[in-house]
Amino acid sequence: MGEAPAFFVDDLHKSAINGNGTDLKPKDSKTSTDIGERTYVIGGMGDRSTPSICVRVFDRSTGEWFNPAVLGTVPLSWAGHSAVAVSEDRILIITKDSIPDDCIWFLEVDTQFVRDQKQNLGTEVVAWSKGVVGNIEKPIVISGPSGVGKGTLISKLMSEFPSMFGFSVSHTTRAPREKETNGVHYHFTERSVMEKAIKEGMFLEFASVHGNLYGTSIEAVEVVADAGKRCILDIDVQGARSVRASSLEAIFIFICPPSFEELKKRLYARATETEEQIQKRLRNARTELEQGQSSGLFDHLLVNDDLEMCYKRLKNILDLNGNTTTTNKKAQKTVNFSKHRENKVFISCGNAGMEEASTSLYVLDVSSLKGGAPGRTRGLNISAADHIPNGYNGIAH
Ligand SMILES: Nc1nc2c(ncn2[C@@H]2O[C@H](COP(=O)(O)OP(=O)(O)O)[C@@H](O)[C@H]2O)c(=O)[nH]1
Ligand SMILES: Nc1ncnc2c1ncn2[C@@H]1O[C@H](COP(=O)(O)OP(=O)(O)O)[C@@H](O)[C@H]1O
Repeated sequence: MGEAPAFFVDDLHKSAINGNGTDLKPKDSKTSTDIGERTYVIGGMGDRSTPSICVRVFDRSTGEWFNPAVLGTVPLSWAGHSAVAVSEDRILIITKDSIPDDCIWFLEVDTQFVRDQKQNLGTEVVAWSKGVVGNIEKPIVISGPSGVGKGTLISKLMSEFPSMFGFSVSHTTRAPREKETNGVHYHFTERSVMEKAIKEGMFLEFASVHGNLYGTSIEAVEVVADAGKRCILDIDVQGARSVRASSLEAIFIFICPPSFEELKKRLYARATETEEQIQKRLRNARTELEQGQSSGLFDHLLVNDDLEMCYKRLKNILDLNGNTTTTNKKAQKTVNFSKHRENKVFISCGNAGMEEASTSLYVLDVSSLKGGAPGRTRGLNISAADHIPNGYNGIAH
């Protein structure tokens, strides 16, 4: 403890393009990047056949090293990397020898998610997030009391538009119902397993609902997005609040029953719960209805009286009847040019393994980044560049 990082100067050579970045041969295996008073040392561990990446931090104000909790999806294949700070809160990492789809990563060191997790876990935290080119359509969060018809509406949407929507399969500790399939309706999970996964930062949100634990894993949402589909989340009001506070931009829809009596009737008619469980769900429904209707959390409230009418209104909200659009596609075109310029990172890519070694130059625009840990960082914009203007960030790959 307290020892200065000895390998800074000798072992690391600075990026050829700009003093801020560091570039290493795979065997050197470590980079160091300064942000504020802290130096983030990112490097390899494990044996040669299964190298993995780890993070240590040197705090120059205290002269101490620490090992932060590392959350998020860690880069899988790792054979060296380059690193550059792109803002006060994140470091861009380009892994070497990876396929193009898997080479851009961010280590978040002071984003909102990292700050929240620091508080939750009571420890120092950093979080990985994979960079993905392009954006996704905003996921749709659907909440409402038990028995209101969320599942019925979602099933209708998924069967009418199978290639457009994908369901975020939650984890839950509750027992499966007769017609439910593991991995399709829920991932039915032991409480201890789920609690461990939550601690490891695998969940976007989780909540205790009707006495059981429910949660949306990061992967549940990302596999849908990776398949090019728009994600639908069926989660309770607490979960909706957590998603609102997260980096995931979504549309929030609350479904109300036409009356409390009708809700009760539907729950009894569904006949999937015991009398005691129905009573508990009805008690909780009163609070959920109050919160859902008054919190300002939801963008849309829909009363599910006549099913077909409600379904039609849901499709209107989602622009599936050719009406108002609520997707995020339109906003992306507004770019502030000067900010745009400041947020360019030049990447020099060498193809040493080819017959004739060559270097290509790319420019990565980080001004339009969206999302981030605990999910993916989206909106990367990469294009070929022919020269590097003075004063830009650079990174060699
Ligand atoms: N926060 C959160 N709530 C969830 C999740 N999955 C399901 N829920 C909610 O948990 C509650 C109970 O769900 P379930 O046991 O399937 O019963 P149902 O609502 O009567 O069909 C509902 O309000 C769901 O919206 C999740 O991943 N996170
Ligand atoms: N508009 C509606 N009118 C009458 N019954 C409905 C309506 N919507 C759903 N239902 C029925 O109510 C019950 C609860 O619906 P479900 O989709 O399981 O609710 P949730 O997923 O919100 O718990 C089901 O038996 C379903 O067929």
